[in-house]
Amino acid sequence: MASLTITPCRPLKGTITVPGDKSVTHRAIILTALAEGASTIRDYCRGEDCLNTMRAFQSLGVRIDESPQTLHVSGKGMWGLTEPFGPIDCGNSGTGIRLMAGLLAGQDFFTILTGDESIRRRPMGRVVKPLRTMGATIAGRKGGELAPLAITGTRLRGVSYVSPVASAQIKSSLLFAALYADGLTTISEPRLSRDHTERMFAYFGIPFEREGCTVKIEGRPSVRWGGKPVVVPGDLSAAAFFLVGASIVPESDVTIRGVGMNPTRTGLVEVLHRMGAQIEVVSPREEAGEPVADLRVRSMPLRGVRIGPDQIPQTIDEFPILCVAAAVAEGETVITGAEELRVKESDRIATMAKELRAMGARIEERPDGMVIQGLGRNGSNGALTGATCESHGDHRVAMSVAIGALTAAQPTQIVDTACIETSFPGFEGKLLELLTASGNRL
Ligand SMILES: O=C(O)C1=C[C@@H](OP(=O)(O)O)[C@@H](O)[C@H](O)C1
Ligand SMILES: C=C(OP(=O)(O)O)C(=O)O
Repeated sequence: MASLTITPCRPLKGTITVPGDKSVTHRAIILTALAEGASTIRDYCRGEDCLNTMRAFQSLGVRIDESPQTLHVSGKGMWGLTEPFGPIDCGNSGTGIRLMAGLLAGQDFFTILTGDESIRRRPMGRVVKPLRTMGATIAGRKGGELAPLAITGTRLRGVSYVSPVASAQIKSSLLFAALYADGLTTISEPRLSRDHTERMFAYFGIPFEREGCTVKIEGRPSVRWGGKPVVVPGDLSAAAFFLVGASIVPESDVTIRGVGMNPTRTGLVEVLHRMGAQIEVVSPREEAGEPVADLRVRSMPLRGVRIGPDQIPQTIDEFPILCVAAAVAEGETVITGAEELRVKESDRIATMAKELRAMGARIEERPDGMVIQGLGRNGSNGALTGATCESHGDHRVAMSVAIGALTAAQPTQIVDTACIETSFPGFEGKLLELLTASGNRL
């Protein structure tokens, strides 16, 4: 089993890029596959989640040629997908399976969507139920609550759906179904979740309306969209590990080039600023409808903060690494309204509390978040204690523990780290690059 050993070392120095944004890559593959003609997707995420979505579309009859930097997609148009020969394996990807469930519900063929052990434990009812109100025929374990999902494509009808959860996966699943439905679909959510689907619809010229947390889309649009070049911004959720790492390891100075700064994703930068971090946003620009900037981060002692329900959606994937920042900060951090963390690749409240406690952190679990009593050792040697930790098969837990381990006085071994490939192939190499720039080793 793959493992990673982190030998306490410091500081982090240098300039790096991070993999392309995972959320944007999923959507780029879907929309270029449905476009009429050829597209390129440059700087895409080569994490396993996105490669599984790429393979899914290949099995749906779309030609996609890959090179390390660019995907060349020969789009087949909105009605050009064909029935796959076997089940589609979405691997570890909640985004992949939920977005594809919506898209495939309105096709005129049958598909089975499945994934790894973690994906088969995650809730699918949140998309299956509203899709059924649109007329979708979806069967699954526990009445459709759990994958595998068997989808018999049918003609859908538009609905008005008020989601109880702020979730871009629910919203996007319904948006893809709505494209194939008769009439108007209206989707409302309690808070604005990431809006990459809407931005990419706009980029490809697919009409929809948005007002606050409500999106409206008329199905079966008469417009046909052609292929386009898409440039994927660097993933802020991957940059997050180095933003926190460089903040908490003394004398660090790191620049990360070309990071996506979509305001529905930048909660971590705002929270770190409130904690006292020194992060400069340099050269803001836009690529394929997404804001992008370079981020320079220098170490700074952090203090605890309160993070409430309003900040959860735009920070959702960054809680594991935020727990690390809070664990070494001065004072208390209180996170509330974050119960969604319990249904990610692992129960991230439980797994982060367990692993960071093993490293000496003081964390109290709550049903919807946690209270972290910072060790107040940010900026000094040996904040956390080296330990043997587990990833729980969760890429973000594995990388967060690795960053926390940089502040420990002893080496830390993280067991079962193959999952890092899910979103961040080359993570270890990037970390090493920043450490060797200052004469350190892993
Ligand atoms: O739509 C997306 O690309 C994503 C949405 C989020 O999930 P939810 O929509 O379930 O919150 C996030 O956690 C996930 O990593 C990616
Ligand atoms: C939750 C995540 O992804 P997904 O839901 O797509 O598996 C993540 O990457 O942190």
